[in-house]
Amino acid sequence: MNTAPDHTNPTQPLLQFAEAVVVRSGAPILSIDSFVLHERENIAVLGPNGSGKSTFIKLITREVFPLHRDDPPVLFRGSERVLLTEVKKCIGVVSSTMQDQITAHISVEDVVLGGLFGTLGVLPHFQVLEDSKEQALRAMSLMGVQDLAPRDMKTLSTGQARRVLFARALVNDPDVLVLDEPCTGLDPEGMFHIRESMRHLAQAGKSIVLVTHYPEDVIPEIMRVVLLKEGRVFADGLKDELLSSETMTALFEVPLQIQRRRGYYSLVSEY
Ligand SMILES: Nc1ncnc2c1ncn2[C@@H]1O[C@H](COP(=O)(O)OP(=O)(O)OP(=O)(O)O)[C@@H](O)[C@H]1O
Repeated sequence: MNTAPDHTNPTQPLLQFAEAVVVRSGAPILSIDSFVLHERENIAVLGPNGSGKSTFIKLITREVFPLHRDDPPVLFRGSERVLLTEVKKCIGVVSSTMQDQITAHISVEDVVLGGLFGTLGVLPHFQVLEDSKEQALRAMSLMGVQDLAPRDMKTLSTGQARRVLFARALVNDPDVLVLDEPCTGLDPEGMFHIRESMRHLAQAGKSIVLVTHYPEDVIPEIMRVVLLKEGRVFADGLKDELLSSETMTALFEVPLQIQRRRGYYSLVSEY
């Protein structure tokens, strides 16, 4: 098998999982029989708590590894072996838990620059070039947080901090944005702005991989949804078909109703 990455071949998917199984404490917590993500495709991964969404994302970002098989269970742009630096350059990640991981006093600019090194700040031995500072400024401007650059990250509101984390994910100008529950903890205004940002980024050509519990986060640009349940793919297909009251009720195992308005979906509990 040719394991050299091929960025020029448009027929090569960005990502392929085949019989990918992740085991923890002796038991499988995620088993994906087959999954393909094409370049510039937007998807939403939905599922109840504990269904395996974070593990699925970590398979994509190469933070967890599946059980070894002779046929590789994960291919990145057709390649089995890929450098972590290459993955980090291609994929920007935003997770609602990142903010909690910042325990020291770090400036907003340093948090954004950290995206260039795959860290949440700038370590003393990192060499920050003028170009890097310009990259950080561009990413901050894109998210409208450039005025916050000197501020201590710990002094920001949750909404401001989330936009800074988006800027951090964008600093490398990645092809793909993996957004792990990007609206968690935000008020309605914060959610609105994050959903609008997701729309702009998708329209600018970024591939969006969104993980969420809520159909409300599924922006109109996302056409495909992957539903996870108990560590397996429950369904994978068109949003219009799968975001139905019947399928959501079966996924979450409580009576739910889906409403659709102007390209957005919302979930209502039936009491
Ligand atoms: N180290 C571990 N040992 C045992 N079980 C684990 C371990 N890590 C994760 N799990 C289990 O794997 C399952 C999937 O976890 P994961 O965090 O991927 O789910 P999730 O869908 O992201 O959940 P949530 O929506 O609550 O964030 C859960 O049942 C979890 O308890």
